[in-house]
Amino acid sequence: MRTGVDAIVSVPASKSLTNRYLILAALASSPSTIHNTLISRDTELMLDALAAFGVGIERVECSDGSTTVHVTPAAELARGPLEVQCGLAGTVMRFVPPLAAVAGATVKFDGDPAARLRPMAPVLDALETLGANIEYAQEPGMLPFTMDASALRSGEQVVIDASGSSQFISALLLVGHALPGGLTLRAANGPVASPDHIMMTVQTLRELGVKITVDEDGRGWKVAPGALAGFTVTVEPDLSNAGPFLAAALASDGSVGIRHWPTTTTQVGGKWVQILSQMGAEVHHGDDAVLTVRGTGKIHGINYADASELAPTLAALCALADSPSKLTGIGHLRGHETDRLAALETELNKVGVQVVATADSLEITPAELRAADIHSYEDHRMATAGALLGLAIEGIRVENIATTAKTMPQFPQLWADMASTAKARG
Ligand SMILES: O=C(O)C1=C[C@@H](OP(=O)(O)O)[C@@H](O)[C@H](O)C1
Ligand SMILES: C=C(OP(=O)(O)O)C(=O)O
Repeated sequence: MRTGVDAIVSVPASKSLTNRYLILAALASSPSTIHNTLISRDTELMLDALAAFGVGIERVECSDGSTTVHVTPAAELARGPLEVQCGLAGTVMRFVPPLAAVAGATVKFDGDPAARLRPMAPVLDALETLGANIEYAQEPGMLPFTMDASALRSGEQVVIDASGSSQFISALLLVGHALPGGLTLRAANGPVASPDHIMMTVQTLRELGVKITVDEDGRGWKVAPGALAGFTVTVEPDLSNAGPFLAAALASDGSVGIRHWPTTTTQVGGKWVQILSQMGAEVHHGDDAVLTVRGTGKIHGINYADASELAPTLAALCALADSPSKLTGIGHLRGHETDRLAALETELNKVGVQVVATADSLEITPAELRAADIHSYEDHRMATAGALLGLAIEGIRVENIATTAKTMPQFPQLWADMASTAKARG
C-alpha cells in the first residue's frame, strides 16, 4: 500500500546565509536590512553574540510570518571582557572568534557539551598567527577558551588545514576585508571539507562588494582590505532543510513542492535537484518558483561525493532504495553536531539496513526494513533523517524531534502538516 504525500511547503530561511549576512552587517560601515532572517537556535546565538559586541539589532515581524532584522553596526565594537555562548552552532563557534579578533576584544567562548568536541584549532591557530592570545580552559584547540585579541597585527599568508571544516576558511574570509592589510589565505595540503560552503562565502562577499580573488587551484584566497557598505538582502529558503521534505516525495511515492526555490543558488541544497532526479524522481521548477519533486515508485541507490550537510537525509533515502549507495568525502561529518557517520551506521542498522562506515564514507545496502526508535543525538539532521524513515517504515519513533530547532523550529509542525496529506492508494 502506498501513501503518497501531496503538499507544497514553505521552509524557513537559510542558516548559512543568515549567519554570514549577520557577521558582515556587523562589520559594515552603515546599517543593513536582512529580510527573511532565519530565527532559530543557531541564528539567535549569532544575534546575541553580535549584541554583546554592541551591534544594534532590531527585529520586525512581517505580515507573511517572516522576520526582517535591521542591523546597526557599533560605532566601535565592544572590547569586553565579553562572554559568547556558541550552543552547538558551527557558524557561531567558528565565525565569531575572528570578529572578536577584528574588534581587538577579550572574549570567553563556550558552548554545549557536544560543542566542546567539535574541531576549532585551525581557525584559532590562525588567529594566534595574527597576534591573538588564546587560553584554553580544558583541551587545547577546543571550547571553552578565552581569546585576547588586543594586539592583533597584519599577517603574512595564513595556511589552514581545512580538512575538518570549511568553516575555518569561511570564518577568516568573512572578516578579511576588516583586517589590517586584508587577508591572504591558503588551504594546507589535504582534503578541503564542504567546498560548496566556501564558494558560498566567496560569492556572498562578492555580492556585497568585497574584493576577493581565488587562486586557480581553488585552494587560496586573497581579500582586499576596505570598508564594506551596509546592504539590503533577502535570505533564500534553506535548501538543505528542504531536503527531507523533497525526499518525502520519493519515500512515500507522492509529490512535494517547495515555494520560493531560487533559480540560482550558492547553497549545497541546490544539489537536491540533481540528486533526487538521479535517484528516480521527476523534478520540475515552475514559473511560480515552486520546485516540485514527484516519486515515480522507484528509488535508486546513488554514489555521491561531498554531500556535506545533505548526507544524513541522503543516507536515510538511500536506506529505502532498490540498490546499494556509497557516500564519499564526508569524513569531517564525524566532527559535526555528533559523529554522523557513526550515528547513521547505528540508526540505519537498527531499521535493518546494512551500513559500513569507513573513515570518510558510508556504504548503504538496503534490506528488509523494520521499526525502531531512532535516536537523534541532539543533531537536527539525524532527527529529520529519522522522520523521513518514519514516512516509509511503520512504527518508527524519533526521540527529541525538538532538536530540529537548531535551524528549523517549525519542522515538527511542517512535517506533520505534510504527512497529514498522505492518503492510502491501495
Ligand atoms: O559555513 C556553513 O554555513 C556551513 C558549512 C558546513 O560545515 P563543515 O564544513 O564543517 O561541514 C556545513 O556542514 C554546515 O552545516 C554549515
Ligand atoms: C553541520 C551543521 O551545522 P553547523 O553550522 O553547526 O556546523 C549542519 O547544520 O548540518
